[in-house]
Amino acid sequence: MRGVRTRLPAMLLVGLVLAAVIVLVAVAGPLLWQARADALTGDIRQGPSGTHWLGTDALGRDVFWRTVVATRSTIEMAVAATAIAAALGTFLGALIVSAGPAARTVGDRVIDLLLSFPPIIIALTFTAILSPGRASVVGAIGLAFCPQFARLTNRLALSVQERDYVTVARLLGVGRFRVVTRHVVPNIAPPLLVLTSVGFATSVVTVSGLSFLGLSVQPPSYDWGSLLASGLRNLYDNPGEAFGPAAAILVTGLAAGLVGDGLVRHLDPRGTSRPHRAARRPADPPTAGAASRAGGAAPVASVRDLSIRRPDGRELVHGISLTVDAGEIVGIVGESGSGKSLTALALARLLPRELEWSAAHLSVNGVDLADPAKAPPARLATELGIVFQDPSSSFNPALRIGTQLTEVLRVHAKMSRRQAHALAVSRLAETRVSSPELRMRQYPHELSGGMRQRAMIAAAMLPEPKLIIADEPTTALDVTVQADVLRLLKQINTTHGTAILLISHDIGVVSSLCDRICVMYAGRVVEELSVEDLRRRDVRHPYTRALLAASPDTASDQDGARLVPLPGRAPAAEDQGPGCSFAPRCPLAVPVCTEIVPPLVAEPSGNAVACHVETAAAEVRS
Ligand SMILES: Nc1ncnc2c1ncn2[C@@H]1O[C@H](COP(=O)(O)OP(=O)(O)OP(=O)(O)O)[C@@H](O)[C@H]1O
Repeated sequence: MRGVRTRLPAMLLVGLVLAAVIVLVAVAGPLLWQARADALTGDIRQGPSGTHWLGTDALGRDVFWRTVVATRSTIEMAVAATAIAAALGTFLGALIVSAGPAARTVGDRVIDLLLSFPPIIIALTFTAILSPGRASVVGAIGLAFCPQFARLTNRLALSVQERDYVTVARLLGVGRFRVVTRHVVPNIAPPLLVLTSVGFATSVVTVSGLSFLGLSVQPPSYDWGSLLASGLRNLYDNPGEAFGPAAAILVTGLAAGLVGDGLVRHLDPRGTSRPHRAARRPADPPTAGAASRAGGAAPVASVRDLSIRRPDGRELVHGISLTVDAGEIVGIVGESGSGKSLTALALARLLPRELEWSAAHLSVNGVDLADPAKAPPARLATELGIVFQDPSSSFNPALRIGTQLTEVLRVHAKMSRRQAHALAVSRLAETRVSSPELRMRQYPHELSGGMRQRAMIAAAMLPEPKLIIADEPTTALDVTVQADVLRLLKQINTTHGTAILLISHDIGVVSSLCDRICVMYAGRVVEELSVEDLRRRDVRHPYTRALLAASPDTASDQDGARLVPLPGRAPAAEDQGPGCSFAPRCPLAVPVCTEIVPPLVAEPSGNAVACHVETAAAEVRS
């Protein structure tokens, strides 16, 4: 059992004791006290006394024992109704999440519509249609409450599915069912548990309400609702007759609430949070079992003519091409929305389902990604590691670090638990995560942000991939930790020969780490150049120049240079005109720039630029 505290919180303890008493009474009541409850004493409508603690009803039957015996009927119906609502609602919610966009929209609207009616109205309508009785009340309440479960499951599953750790699991080729059971369910279980407890409490009230109206159990059977109805008729003769079932309903609802809330606090590993320890200076890494730098001429990643489109046909990425050679660090840099992440996601075959893509060629280490038959997820998982921007969402918060690190080795490398553990510990040590054995037992929230990101890099390194895609790996980190993470990536590249595709909006970051840089703007590569040229500020495209001038790292390289912000913003897909997308912000733009998209022209140096003005100037120079 994960993350369970040994001491139960007082609230949960009280709830459990109350629930246990109610269950015991429900089970034992009809067996032990049915005769007492049904006995006609002859003392009609008596008030509370030593003999009859809650008095007697119109036929002289003891109200206390009737309330006790009625517990089973009420609880049985409430449990059955809650189970139907939870099972059906969760199933429907999951179905809607996994459906296509059109079916999802229809499903969402239907749930919205059902949620706009109070559940009691829906339950009343169904009961009226189905004719009064226990079964119809249970079915009606189950149906009435299932939209609430469907909505919660839908919302929670959607948010969890967008988390980086689910994306990583998909990259690792973890099957759909395993993703749901390991990553989605544990993270949506606590809120569903609360809703189940609230749903049960509400079911008790609704079951009793429908019974009160005479739509549920029929005489001679009885439950708390029917007892309450007869009690209210005799309120002035014996208030105890109404008080008994009313108190029973109240206490049961209270117990359900306490148990649900208490369980959530108790089971949620984040609830065990201790104050974060300050990130300790990482220990020196042990000498890595260094693999020699990979060689060979074939690129590790190759993208040719990649286009990515929205469902409405608008292009987000326009036929870009790039390669990453073995052991090389290539940076993709550009402002937000330039298509960097989509390009990287296409390489990992993790593009959102609604986007369409096409490419003349797309491969990682020879694995043809355009052909799913030739690129099974398990194969891709060992060729490619991925590190996301936000270390807090990269790990599943409900699982220990060790469980998550060893999963890939056990699933893909078929390693034993012990072997996988040993390798994961050594990778954590290599990525300078202090006390790796302890970290393996901890939950993600117990690690500092920088340590989590180093652990994520360790996770990406586990299957010894040929390529790591690092998508803004330092953006969410403190400045002090950023340099540390960049150094770590460089170290991995040097010792393992792992190629790295680094995505960043910060030209200073890419110039400090990369060998080659692709500058992207509005879904196109506008310049490709070596880091030496970038550091010398020997750049061609006005956009690259503008990025350099706007970056504190690169602008200050030049004596006397001042930061020059780049005015305006990159156009959205629907605002792009027929020519160069940068033309409206470009100080060099000439009429042709607004009419024709400039092609990416290779230069003898190996660099390339997509700019009419620069290409014309180069022709004049030569
Ligand atoms: N699922 C999607 N549906 C529609 N448009 C999308 C989707 N994902 C991304 N886009 C759009 O595609 C364009 C490129 O997005 P992308 O995330 O690749 O940019 P980016 O350069 O990585 O920017 P950032 O640094 O902000 O992540 C943006 O305009 C974005 O709004």
